[in-house]
Amino acid sequence: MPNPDPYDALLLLSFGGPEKPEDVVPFLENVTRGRGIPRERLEEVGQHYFLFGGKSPINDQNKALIAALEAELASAGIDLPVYWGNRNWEPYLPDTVAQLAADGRRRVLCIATSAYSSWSSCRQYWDNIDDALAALPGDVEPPRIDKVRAYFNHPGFVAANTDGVLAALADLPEGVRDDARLVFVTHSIPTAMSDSSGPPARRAEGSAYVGQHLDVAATVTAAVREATGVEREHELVYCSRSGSPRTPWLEPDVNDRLEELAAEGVRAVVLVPVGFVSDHMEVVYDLDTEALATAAKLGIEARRAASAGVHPAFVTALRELVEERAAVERGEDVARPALGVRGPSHDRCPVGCCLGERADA
Ligand SMILES: CC1=C(CCC(=O)O)c2cc3nc(cc4[nH]c(cc5[nH]c(cc1n2)c(C)c5CCC(=O)O)c(CCC(=O)O)c4C)C(CCC(=O)O)=C3C
Ligand SMILES: [Fe+2]
Repeated sequence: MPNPDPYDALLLLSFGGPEKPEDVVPFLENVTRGRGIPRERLEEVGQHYFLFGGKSPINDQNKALIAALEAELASAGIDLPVYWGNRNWEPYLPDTVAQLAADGRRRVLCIATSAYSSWSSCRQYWDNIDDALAALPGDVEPPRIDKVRAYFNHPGFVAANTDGVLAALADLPEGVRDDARLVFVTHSIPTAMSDSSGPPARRAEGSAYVGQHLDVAATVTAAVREATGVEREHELVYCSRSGSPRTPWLEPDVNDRLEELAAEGVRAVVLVPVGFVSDHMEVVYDLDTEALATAAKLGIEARRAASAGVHPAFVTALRELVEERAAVERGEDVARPALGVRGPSHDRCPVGCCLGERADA
């Protein structure tokens, strides 16, 4: 029987999103509190949500992921309850952490819906955990919370993304399929945040955030080549730039890059949202609505690959990451599968990792 000891609960930690039009403005206020995002940008992003009826897809996707994970755990004989908390919308993480404590949970393993290292995608979730623990009443014993390693290069995450690319390629017209460029897309972040991503000891290798994406993009491209027998070019671009126009963010933007690719004579692309764990708002607006329209305008045949979502290989990967971390915490030697060149990520973020001021737990 797989052994989840020392854990007595799992916590899915995510971003959260609005459920209805009245939620959109308060949600955006939660996201941007103290972050200096210009008013115009907020109004623009609000419109993206209103275009979809004021409802983000992310909460339903997290509910589906929890259901799939519960089924996966049950079929593996692992008896761990799955709790859910968000940074920016209900169920809010502090309420979930209060519930964990009230239920007597002592050791909690957190899975964040983000596969990469950076302040936004890793450390900020740690800050949310710390804040939630600090908000517990003084007479409540806080549970200890760990977080699974960055899983961008876990074979199951790679397999899910590879399947997404293969399905998108199959949907392209035959005449352009073999020439299709694989355009991997992730969330842009400020270059300063990118430069400070990952552990200080690996900073000489460059940005962990960018390096991790380039690594998984190369791995997926190689797997697609293996499956199709066709060598295709690939690259990494960015979407969803926010902040002040004066602050440098990672580039190129997917739309700008599509213009260049059209000028270079590229006739087909697959957009691979490898930076995102599910098809949430950035994917359905920034890619499906905006970037696909850009491609159509330019005469490029474009398809968007599915993100990992509830792909069985990804759900299995999460269960394996839980078993792996439990074994690590028990002091056992355990395989830590990782594809590509970077190796498995650290389990505990050291001081200075993604600008964090403290080491984990
Ligand atoms: C790296 C990264 C991820 C991936 C990792 C992860 O998933 O955590 C991510 C995910 C998400 N970001 C999301 C939404 C938003 N992000 C914003 C703003 C920002 N994101 C940033 C980075 C990231 N964001 C940054 C550096 C900012 C600037 C403000 C700041 O420095 O914090 C804003 C403000 C308006 C705007 O300017 O866009 C919104 C509304 C949603 C929900 C989608 C849905 O509803 O389906 C999700 C999953
Ligand atoms: Fe974001």
